[in-house]
Amino acid sequence: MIIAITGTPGVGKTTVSKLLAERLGYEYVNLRDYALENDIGEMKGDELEVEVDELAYNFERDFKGKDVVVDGHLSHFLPADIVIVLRAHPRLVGERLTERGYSKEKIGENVEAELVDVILVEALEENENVIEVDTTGKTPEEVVDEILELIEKGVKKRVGLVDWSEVYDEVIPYLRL
Ligand SMILES: Nc1ncnc2c1ncn2[C@@H]1O[C@H](COP(=O)(O)OP(=O)(O)OP(=O)(O)O)[C@@H](O)[C@H]1O
Repeated sequence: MIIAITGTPGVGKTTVSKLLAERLGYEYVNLRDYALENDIGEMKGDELEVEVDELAYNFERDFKGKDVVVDGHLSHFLPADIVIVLRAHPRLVGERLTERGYSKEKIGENVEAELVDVILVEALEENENVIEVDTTGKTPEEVVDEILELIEKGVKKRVGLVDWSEVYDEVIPYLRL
């Protein structure tokens, strides 16, 4: 089974994906590393720009039928059996990306994306099986337990959990207004 873990940068995809892969005994794939290793896309400054169709085509050829957890903010464009969209309070996204030394522009862009559900909406356009998981206030282990329980129960779709419009006031300092 191909499990795609997606979400805004800083929500915790890498941490959760590695742990989930370990718990399931699945291969872990970082999508950015996969693209770089396979010469897919082009570096523009610090950013890797990829053609999602090319990425999906190559990924399907290499991983179809395998058990893999694929981690990346473009993983919902892959032919996955299930897409897990991790969510986190936009303030946490802002704090984590500030700690990583991202520019104000990049932090604002990502906090805004989390606030208005950009990745969730994209994922729903791409795949029928989308599960949203709110990581706020949970440990990575708790998030993985929640994902495993949903998969074991055969849940294929669960969305509409978070509404960050309620916390808009708390993240104004991060926004590009
Ligand atoms: N419940 C949680 N789930 C995942 N990460 C968490 C959680 N709580 C705290 N964290 C912390 O948040 C940070 C998330 O970083 P991580 O690199 O996993 O995010 P990411 O979404 O993969 O980011 P990027 O897309 O930029 O690589 C880590 O320092 C992790 O320890």
